[in-house]
Amino acid sequence: MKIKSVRARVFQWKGKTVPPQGNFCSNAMDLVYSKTESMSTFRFHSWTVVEIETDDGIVGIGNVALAPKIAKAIIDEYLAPLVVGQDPWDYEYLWQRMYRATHAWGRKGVTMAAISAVDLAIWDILGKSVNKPVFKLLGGRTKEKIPCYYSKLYRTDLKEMQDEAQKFLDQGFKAFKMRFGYGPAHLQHGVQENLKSVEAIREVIGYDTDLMLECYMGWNLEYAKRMLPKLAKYEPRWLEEPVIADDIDGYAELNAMNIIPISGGEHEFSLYGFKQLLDKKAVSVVQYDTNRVGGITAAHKINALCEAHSVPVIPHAGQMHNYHLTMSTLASPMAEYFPIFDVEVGNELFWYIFDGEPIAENGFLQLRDDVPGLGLSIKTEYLDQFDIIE
Ligand SMILES: O=C(O)C(=O)C[C@@H](O)CO
Ligand SMILES: [Mg+2]
Repeated sequence: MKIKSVRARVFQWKGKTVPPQGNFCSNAMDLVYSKTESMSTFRFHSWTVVEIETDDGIVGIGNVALAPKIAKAIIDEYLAPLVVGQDPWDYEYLWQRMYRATHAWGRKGVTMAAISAVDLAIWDILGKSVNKPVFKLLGGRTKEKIPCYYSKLYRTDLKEMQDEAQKFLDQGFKAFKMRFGYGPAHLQHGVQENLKSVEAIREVIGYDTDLMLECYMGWNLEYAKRMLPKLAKYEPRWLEEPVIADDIDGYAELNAMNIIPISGGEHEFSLYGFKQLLDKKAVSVVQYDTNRVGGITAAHKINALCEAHSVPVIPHAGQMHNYHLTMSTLASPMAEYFPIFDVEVGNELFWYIFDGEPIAENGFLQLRDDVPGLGLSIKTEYLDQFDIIE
């Protein structure tokens, strides 16, 4: 079997979007003086879909959500010529070709995200070619079903947040992630607002459920050090990305305080990036995203690294490319789950692009044994709501 063609298309949403409400979510731009809306770097309303076809007619699908137009250009210009004509079963060889050919200017960020999309499509082909789901190629079913946590609860009106938490508690979720709306720029008022929001959610979900707290890199080390003791009484399972992704020593310092486990990795790339995080004991929970970190070829190795360090892997964002890895390793106890909503941040967009994503039931996800590959196909229902760039 040989790869015949690689097609990368950008799906740009032109349908209805919900503007972010209230303080919504702290993020790295909050600390920079700016006249533009800080949420603009945080929302993304397009996605790159990669289809790789083999000479025997199998089509594998991959995707990448970071900087979609740039990812497409990297795939078209640099990555496609490296894989066309090659055997997809040589996935490690192909991964190394892509990684090393772009190494001088790639390594992290959008280049690794582009490599991830190609690698995902290759693994989809492998599964389809032997009529098995990808998780069966990675070690198989280690769980009857995958526990997942509800991930939304952006910082809006507290009563609205409480209603949202109640609705999904009633649907059987036993773990929730909420977003902080305030950071260092909001001074002591923001500290109080952040605490009030956690209190409001705990009031609804109680203490029999897990609560995770998301900063999305919108704090700094000094602010995070002040917040940790104040948040401890709410018993969060983790505090996520309190500082920017490059401040690995900052993560390590916060994690060493041993007050709340620190999580991160959603903006880290490759096996080497995670080796650094683990060597420095910077995180207590690893949150790679397979469509950023280097695809399944890289994520499978990171799972092994985390297993050896006894650090759980709970990938960013959920979605099929991550669920297959979560299903096939004991290092991964749980998945993230973005619920189906109108398009807001952009996290929801995959529901509009793909068919085949499992829907959570009672706080669990299931992967089917009888669907080969990653299990996704392109949805036709919303195609007219996208501008598609070839
Ligand atoms: O789900 C997460 O962990 C994210 O960081 C998603 C992002 O959109 C912030 O909510
Ligand atoms: Mg996050």
